[in-house]
Amino acid sequence: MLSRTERLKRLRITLMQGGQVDGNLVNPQIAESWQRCIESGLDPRVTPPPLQIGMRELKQLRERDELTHRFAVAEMHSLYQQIAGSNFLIAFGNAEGTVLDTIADGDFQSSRPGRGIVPGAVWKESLRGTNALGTCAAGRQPLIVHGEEHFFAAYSDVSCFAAPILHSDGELAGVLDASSDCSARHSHTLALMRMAATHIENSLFLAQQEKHIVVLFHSRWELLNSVSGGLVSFDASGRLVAVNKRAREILRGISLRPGTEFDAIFDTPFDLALAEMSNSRQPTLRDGFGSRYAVHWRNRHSFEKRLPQAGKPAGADAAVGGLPPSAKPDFVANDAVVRQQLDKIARAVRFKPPFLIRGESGTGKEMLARHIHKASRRQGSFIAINCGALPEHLLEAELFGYVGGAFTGAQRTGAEGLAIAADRGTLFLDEIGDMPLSSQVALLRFLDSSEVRPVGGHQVRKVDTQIVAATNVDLEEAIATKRFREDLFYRLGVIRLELPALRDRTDFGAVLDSMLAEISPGTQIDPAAATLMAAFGWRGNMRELRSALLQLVMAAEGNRIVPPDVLDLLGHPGDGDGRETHSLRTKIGREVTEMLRSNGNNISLTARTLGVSRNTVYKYARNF
Ligand SMILES: Nc1ncnc2c1ncn2[C@@H]1O[C@H](COP(=O)(O)OP(=O)(O)OP(=O)(O)O)[C@@H](O)[C@H]1O
Repeated sequence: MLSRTERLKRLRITLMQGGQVDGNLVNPQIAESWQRCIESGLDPRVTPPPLQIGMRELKQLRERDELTHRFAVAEMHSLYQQIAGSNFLIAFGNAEGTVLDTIADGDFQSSRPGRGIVPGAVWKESLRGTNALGTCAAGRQPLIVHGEEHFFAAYSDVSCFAAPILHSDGELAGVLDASSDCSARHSHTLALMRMAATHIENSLFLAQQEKHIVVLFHSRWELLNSVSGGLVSFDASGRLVAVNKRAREILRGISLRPGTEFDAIFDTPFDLALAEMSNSRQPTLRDGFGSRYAVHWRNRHSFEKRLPQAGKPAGADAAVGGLPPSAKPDFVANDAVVRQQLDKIARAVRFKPPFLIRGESGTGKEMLARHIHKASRRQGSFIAINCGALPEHLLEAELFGYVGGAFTGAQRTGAEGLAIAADRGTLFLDEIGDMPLSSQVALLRFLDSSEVRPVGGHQVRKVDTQIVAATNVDLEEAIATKRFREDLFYRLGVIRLELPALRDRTDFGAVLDSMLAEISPGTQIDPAAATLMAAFGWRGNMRELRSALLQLVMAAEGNRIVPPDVLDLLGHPGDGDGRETHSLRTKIGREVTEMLRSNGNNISLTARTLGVSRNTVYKYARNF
């Protein structure tokens, strides 16, 4: 077995005789470099004379790379402290392999090879053959060039260690090199160079991203400020601007294209993360795969204006208003429970899990399903199907399509199902709790395979569909009574969302205002009338409220809904329709007695003002 020196000697002789580089004789990085040298027309028998640029040109090059040069010099001084006494010369070279600065320790600087590594010396690989500085600049990889590995035998008495300094976009900013006598064998020197180069890269990143919000993250608190921390920067609207090398390694598998939204990388909407950062002493973030990181945020000034302003109530509006545009709902969502559901959607949607929405009839389940479709930014359509409205064979035909003549009454040509229409879009399975059992089996098969097989057919087609199901049925009870398959429940309910009943929502006033503005933009509602309405039971939820408002708008005189209109429509206590709640009775009672008091206990006047009968006023006057 040949020693390394003998292998290199043999290879050099082959090259001198015009032969080819044998990659088996030498480390691949060196073999590639020697090959490039041959292709550049270098002759291993003719060592080129040293190349040196003038002072003026050197000054210009330093000015051109001013930022990198500044950070490199600072790092070289810190490296010098670490390797003092070990006879090394540290050089910073630009992307073209020209030395811009050096710092030396011991005798090496005054030795013959040391004298060749000075500011202005050109070590470009295509001119000076394989050398750490020039070859690192050519290949953008850290490398060691020991003695005879230099293309020209004249440099066989030097060993050099070089690491590239890269901008966040992968462009080469410069090279850090340590050279010494070839007898020096320092196993840690390359690691030291790489760390120093990463320090420079991070300093460059922070300087170049000073107008952006920078997130520094690491899985361990104590290493947050070390070179192994990841750096990502975002613009003020939460779109990705730049990523450092380490962040790319840590977040491997997550798309990091410029413009990617914050919440497509981390599992929290941008504004919520900013709010947490300002409220928490040790903020953390999870990435899309669930890994948690300690986080440090830089450049506060860029985003302070985005945080909820003082005086504005914390919560609802602030959080929803701060969601990225795609995650903002088109409906009122100031209630804390509704907001939680929106946050869940914002966090989960990019993973395409099936969503199961539960809530009483009319609570806005379909609206929420449409919101999921919008937040998913899918290109295809939103397709809704009512799973409780059709007998099983028609439901399956509707969902998966059918081939011609599959059943009586089927079109001769067959038809494509809604699952195909929802390809690349969203399939909304409404009233899933009422789906016939046999169709549940077919649905389960579809969910497991994403394959659509038309009724009566054999050919399957794969689709990419976001599934959202909704129901007002108590599914646990349906499972217990064998009306709903338990496996389907778990398959559909990967992300479970609950919509509160309207009577339990804390944002009734906002819902009322927005609905009224939509139905009749010019109509106002008296605050006392709105208070009366808020106390109503609303068994039919949003749908019932909408229909009540429509009737109130039509009944209102002078474009203003007043308490009597509400009392008339929603019924008087004791009328026996049993719709109003206890709290409604209390509120109406309070309204009537207050009016009575302000009218000097004049029952007729109060009855006239409120538009109710004298009897009603008597009843309230007695009870309150
Ligand atoms: N937050 C909201 N603000 C205003 N209107 C709303 C809101 N949520 C729902 N609505 C309206 O209420 C009505 C019922 O909504 P939707 O059909 O989404 O409810 P649902 O829960 O799916 O009903 P069902 O259970 O009967 O299928 C629709 O007219 C919708 O526009």
